[in-house]
Amino acid sequence: MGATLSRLRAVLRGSSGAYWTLTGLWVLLRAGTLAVGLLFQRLFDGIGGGTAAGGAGAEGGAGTGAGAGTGGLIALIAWVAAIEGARLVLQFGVMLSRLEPRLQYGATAGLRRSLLGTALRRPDVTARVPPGEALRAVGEDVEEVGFFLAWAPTNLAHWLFVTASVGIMLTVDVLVTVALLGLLLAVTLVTALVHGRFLVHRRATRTASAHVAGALGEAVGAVKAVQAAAAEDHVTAHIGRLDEARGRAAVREALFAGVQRNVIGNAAPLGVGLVLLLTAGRARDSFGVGDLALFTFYLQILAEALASIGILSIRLQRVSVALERVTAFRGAAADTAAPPGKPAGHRTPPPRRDVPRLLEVRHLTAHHPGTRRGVEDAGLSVADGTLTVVTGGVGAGKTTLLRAVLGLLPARAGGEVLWNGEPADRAGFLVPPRCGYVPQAPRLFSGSVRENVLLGRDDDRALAAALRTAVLEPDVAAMRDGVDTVVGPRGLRLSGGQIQRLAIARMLVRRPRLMVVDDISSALDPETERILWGRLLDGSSAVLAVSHRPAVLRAAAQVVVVTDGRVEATGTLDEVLAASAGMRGLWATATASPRD
Ligand SMILES: Nc1ncnc2c1ncn2[C@@H]1O[C@H](COP(=O)(O)OP(=O)(O)OP(=O)(O)O)[C@@H](O)[C@H]1O
Repeated sequence: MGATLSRLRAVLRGSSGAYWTLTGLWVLLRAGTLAVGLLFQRLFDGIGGGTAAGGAGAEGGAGTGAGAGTGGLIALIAWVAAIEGARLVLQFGVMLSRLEPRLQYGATAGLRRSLLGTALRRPDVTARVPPGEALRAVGEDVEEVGFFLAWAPTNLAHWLFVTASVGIMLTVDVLVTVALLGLLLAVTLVTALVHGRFLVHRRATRTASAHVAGALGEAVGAVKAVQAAAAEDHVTAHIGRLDEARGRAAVREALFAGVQRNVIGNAAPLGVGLVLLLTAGRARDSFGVGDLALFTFYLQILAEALASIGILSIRLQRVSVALERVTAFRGAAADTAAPPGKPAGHRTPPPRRDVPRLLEVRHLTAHHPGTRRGVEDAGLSVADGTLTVVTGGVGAGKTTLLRAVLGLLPARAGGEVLWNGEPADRAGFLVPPRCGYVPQAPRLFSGSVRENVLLGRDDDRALAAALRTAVLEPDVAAMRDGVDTVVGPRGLRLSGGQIQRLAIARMLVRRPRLMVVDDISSALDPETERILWGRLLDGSSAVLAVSHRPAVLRAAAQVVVVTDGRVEATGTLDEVLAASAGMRGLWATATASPRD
């Protein structure tokens, strides 16, 4: 509980003024409700001729209501109208339309920004936290926290209103008040139970909806594969089953939401019935029409306030679980934020200052999460302005090595990645302008070519230069809207080669000192590839590339041969050919290909 409150305080930082203003306004609003109840009591006593002889409120009513005559009654009505008018303006014009949304969406936006910032600064976090959990923390959990922060300010007002209104009602009639409290507490209990079930079903509906959306997304994304496998019926039936499950979950959610609404909504009429039943013989005697008006008016808000208090513990439980997950997500990032440490008892030689190395990797071990597969004790170095090519057989671990070097895979303590001889905090370090990375299957956004290359920058000259170097200029010139052509979801309207060159242009625009490219040859025709390499290798940046193309291997200052997740040989092409039988086999295959 203490941890939850301090986490909530941390989320509120920056908007605590709005929070306490809202709390104060809710208290003011409920004080107005109390006052209107008392005014109603006097008004109706006045209209009824001040017949109530019961509690203190009724006695007061006789003095100012019945005794005041028509002028007094009009004054009372004017007071009620003024208070209710002010309440409407305050509640709808300020609280519900401004303060609550500012609190809720301000907190969710702030929390989401900080979580996304963490994930983007520490991409290795995504490797540690399963994608489902990460999405839940950034989506549902953040929303739960935002909702709670906007809802919580009503609670203090509810408690104060319940205490004060019950106190006033007790002074009118103890028996009726106690009986009403009994009824309302039963309603509160039922509401709490129903609310708990409603939340369970709401979560089930969301999960089921996510499954349907996911399946639809996959089916649309893999239309060709589905057609090729003649699996249309199977996929349709699968989505149909998921849709039915969502339908069932949604019906249960709606049912419990309806029951909850009805239980709270019927509490007040039930209460009025109970009051009438208990005071039937005593009306106009000890329980006057003014008292009935007071009880009736308070009952509605009392039922809502008690129901809200009833669900407080459930809401608190949920928000504390949500905050725990959000904190765990952040914690995973913090755990990996420290630069890679040294293994116990392992002494790393000092960086060699004699040979200027832009990047130096030593004893790097990294596995794919939950597996023993990855790279073991790998080492490599890249000199400024030169080409280093990582090569090896299919599945040898080339991509894994690049990802481990870039810090995109959680590495075991003990490895070292040095940038200009200094330790690099890898995940947040090897990014532009130091380092750019084009993976084997680059991701594009559904915006235009310009947006995908510039990603928020405003530099048309850099855009034109990058498109030229990436050999994308002729393609863009042939597009209907040029650089403003929209590439479609994930670049679906572009060919594989265009996607790769667009990703290269995105990297070039940031002018990194080291360009890391993973097998960009696969989707390019030989001529385009030749021109592209010619431009990339102009000596202005160092390049670390995965490739098995003879032309690229010949151009390399250094070749790193990877076998079974280990660096088997490093050196010039001639040196690795002499040192590694595996490399000789790969070379023979590559040079036998008609393309080379
Ligand atoms: N996300 C992953 N989770 C678990 N294992 C993985 C994952 N990605 C790759 N692997 C495994 O790690 C090993 C190395 O894969 P990697 O993709 O690094 O090889 P590669 O040499 O780049 O292959 P290719 O030539 O096909 O591009 C393989 O056994 C592969 O199955």
